Amino acid sequence: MASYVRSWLSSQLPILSTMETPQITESPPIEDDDDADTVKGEDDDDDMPPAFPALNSAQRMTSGPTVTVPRILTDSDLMPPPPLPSLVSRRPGVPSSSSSLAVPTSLAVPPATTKPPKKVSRKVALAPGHGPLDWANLKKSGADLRGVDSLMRIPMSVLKQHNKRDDAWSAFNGKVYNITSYIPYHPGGEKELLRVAGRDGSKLFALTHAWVNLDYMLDACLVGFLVPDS
Ligand code: HEM
Repeated sequence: MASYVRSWLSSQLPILSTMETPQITESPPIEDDDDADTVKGEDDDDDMPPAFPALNSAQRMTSGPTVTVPRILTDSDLMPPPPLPSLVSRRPGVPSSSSSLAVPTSLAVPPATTKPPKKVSRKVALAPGHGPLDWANLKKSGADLRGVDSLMRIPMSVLKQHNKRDDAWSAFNGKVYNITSYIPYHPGGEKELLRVAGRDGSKLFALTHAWVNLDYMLDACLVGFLVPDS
């Protein structure tokens, strides 16, 4: 493409070099004729258009007398291309750190891990109708989930008696909840939750999932507050 343009420009050079600035000839001054009705040139058949740009225009003042033709650069005038990299020393794969082509450590792709994730979910498949939303709906339904008329002061000896699947109380951070109705809704499974039935489950809960908002999830199951045995 470049060579084509170059050869075309070369072919135009003779034409361009022969071009000269058009000679501007001043039209003869208009004679002040006494006869105002006479139209100048009516009889002369003078169809010459007026000079453009005007003879005294700034454009004429600034334009040079000759047309400058840009010089066509030959291949030897141009900057030479960079040398080709030696293909002999090239190896497939990631360049080594000693190579100048090595990717900086900060930009390198982190190494892929083949180790399985350490933490495996211990969540269980809940029975149909026992998902988190079902539990939220049960709480809202107004069903009695406490099993007691009013909040009580509960000593440890009393808490211990409620350790069955169908009557399970558990203490978390000083609050005692009747967890019986929550058991089938627990994502970690019934077995895990029953470990804290009749006991203080604060430590086990914190170790398993401290991020779970227990107070909100079990607010409808609160039965009282843990007090020391008298
Ligand atoms: C009554 C109090 C408890 C509530 C309200 C509760 C609530 C939950 C919730 C919401 C999850 C799902 C967490 C998630 O999606 O990341 C869960 C998972 C679990 N819970 Fe509980 N939990 C309670 C007590 C316990 C206790 C005392 C234990 C252990 C003895 C336990 C063991 C587990 C386990 C093992 C999981 C599965 C964690 C996993 O994803 O691997 N939970 N629990």
